[in-house]
Amino acid sequence: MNAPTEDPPVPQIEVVGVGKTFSVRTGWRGRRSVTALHDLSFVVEAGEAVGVVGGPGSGKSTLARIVAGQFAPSAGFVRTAGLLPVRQRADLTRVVGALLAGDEDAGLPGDLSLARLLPIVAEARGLATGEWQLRRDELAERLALGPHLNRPYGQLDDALRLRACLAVALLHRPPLLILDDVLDGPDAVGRDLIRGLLRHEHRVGGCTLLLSAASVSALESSCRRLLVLDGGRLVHDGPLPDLVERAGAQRILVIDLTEAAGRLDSVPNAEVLEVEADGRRQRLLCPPGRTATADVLADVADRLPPDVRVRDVTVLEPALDDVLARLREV
Ligand SMILES: Nc1ncnc2c1ncn2[C@@H]1O[C@H](COP(=O)(O)OP(=O)(O)OP(=O)(O)O)[C@@H](O)[C@H]1O
Repeated sequence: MNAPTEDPPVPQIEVVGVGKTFSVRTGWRGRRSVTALHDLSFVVEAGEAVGVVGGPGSGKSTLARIVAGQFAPSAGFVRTAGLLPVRQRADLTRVVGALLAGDEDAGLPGDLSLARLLPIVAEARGLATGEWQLRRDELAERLALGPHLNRPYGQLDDALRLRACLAVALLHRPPLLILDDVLDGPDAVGRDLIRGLLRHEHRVGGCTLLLSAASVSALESSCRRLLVLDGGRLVHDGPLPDLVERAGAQRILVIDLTEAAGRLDSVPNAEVLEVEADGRRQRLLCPPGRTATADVLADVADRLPPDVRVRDVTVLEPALDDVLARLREV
């Protein structure tokens, strides 16, 4: 007798040839079409952490809303957690945690505190009492919401509202999180707490992440794979270094030395841009294709006097706008 075979895991997100066009009013009677997404295709497997990045108006929010079932696509096919997002939206909300740009403003009833709201949410999602209370305590701790649980939502500032909405979205431990514009959030402390929580949900809880943000730096600590949108088109799907390489963009290595030293002009495949503090800090411009940090550092170390060592190195990635501009040229 054959042993029962396990079904392969269902991809968490399947986007096939998706387009989205809005009809926008112009003046009194006129209307014009705005195409927010053009023919997008990608798959996110269970357990992946994927970032969606692009400039203003590139289509990030529209994509998040389509995947979360708030908008139907104008063309193509989407399946989220094995479900049709618009048609099966009620089922989808049980397995997906979604927080989309602006939700924290429309958000929760202003006179209700999280302490009163969370039991209502827990009941609606069919969570057992002990289970959701433990989860509430965990989220309150990880998001530093403890002192604010009893404050009416309307009295919280923007940064706390965002974290409160996130606690609501995550209460049922959804295996898939779709978060739009959450990592560019208003305060640095909140951003670190949210990034820490997402890393934990992903690494320990095995949660699949689809996170969108306007900057690569907001995403790079959480997502190895990046989908880059430019004018509603998917122009890159892969790790950030591959994008930088493809675009032929240059990176800058900031090298801090333990002692003063001469210019590192003789390091191959690098150009000294700036020397500060008697040579203790030097900025090297590294062209694409020859930018392996370890190789450059080895060459630097070979050229230093015996009593000088590399104390620290920082890699400055090119700005997303520069990378996109170069990508349009190649
Ligand atoms: N509901 C809507 N009605 C009409 N046009 C819309 C609507 N939503 C988005 N758009 C248009 O679609 C395009 C993509 O917008 P979207 O909000 O998805 O981009 P985004 O990358 O999230 O931008 P941002 O970072 O500025 O939020 C823009 O031209 C926008 O004006």
